[in-house]
Amino acid sequence: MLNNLSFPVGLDVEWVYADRVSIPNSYLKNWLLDTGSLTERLQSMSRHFALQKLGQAEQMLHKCEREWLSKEEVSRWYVREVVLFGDQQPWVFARSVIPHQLVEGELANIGSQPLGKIIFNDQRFTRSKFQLCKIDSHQLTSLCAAQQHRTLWGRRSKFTFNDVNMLVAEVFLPQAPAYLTGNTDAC
Ligand SMILES: C=C(O[C@@H]1C=C(C(=O)O)C=C[C@H]1O)C(=O)O
Repeated sequence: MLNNLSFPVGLDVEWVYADRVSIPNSYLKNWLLDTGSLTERLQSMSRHFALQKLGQAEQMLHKCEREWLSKEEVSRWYVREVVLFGDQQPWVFARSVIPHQLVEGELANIGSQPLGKIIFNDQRFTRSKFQLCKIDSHQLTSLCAAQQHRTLWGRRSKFTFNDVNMLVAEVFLPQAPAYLTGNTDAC
């Protein structure tokens, strides 16, 4: 687990639709555009999977989040941030923006269970196309050690449930298996 992390960590970055991004290798592309549960894929690649919830509370949204949710009739938004671990290594930082209707409804009491456990087992949740981000690990200093300096890739999508939308953003941290093949810095 990671200690001394303040909530929210935040992820105020630039997002671009995946079909407008040059991804350096097919292995990373497969991870970024995988439409299945990321939790399940990480569980299949580790002997021990863990989720550390950094926090979940009503928060102000980033501009990059408000812009994608602009037409929503939602009065209160919750931000949920977690880190997903495989065999004690931090692999993914996830930040989700969830309307109060879902926090008080389908996602009530989710706690430290993975969101995917509910989302991918209820066909009423539909997923949008992916947007991608490419950031420097220095933008997530609380999650990345200085010696792990590298380009990090992330993805986000919009899940819709009965006309209510939520955003799920995931950044692959330096030790994530998504970087095991190909040099993502050469781009
Ligand atoms: C959406 C999924 O849920 C995962 C778990 C999350 C959470 O519990 O906050 C957030 C994003 C995902 O990494 C998934 O498994 O694909």
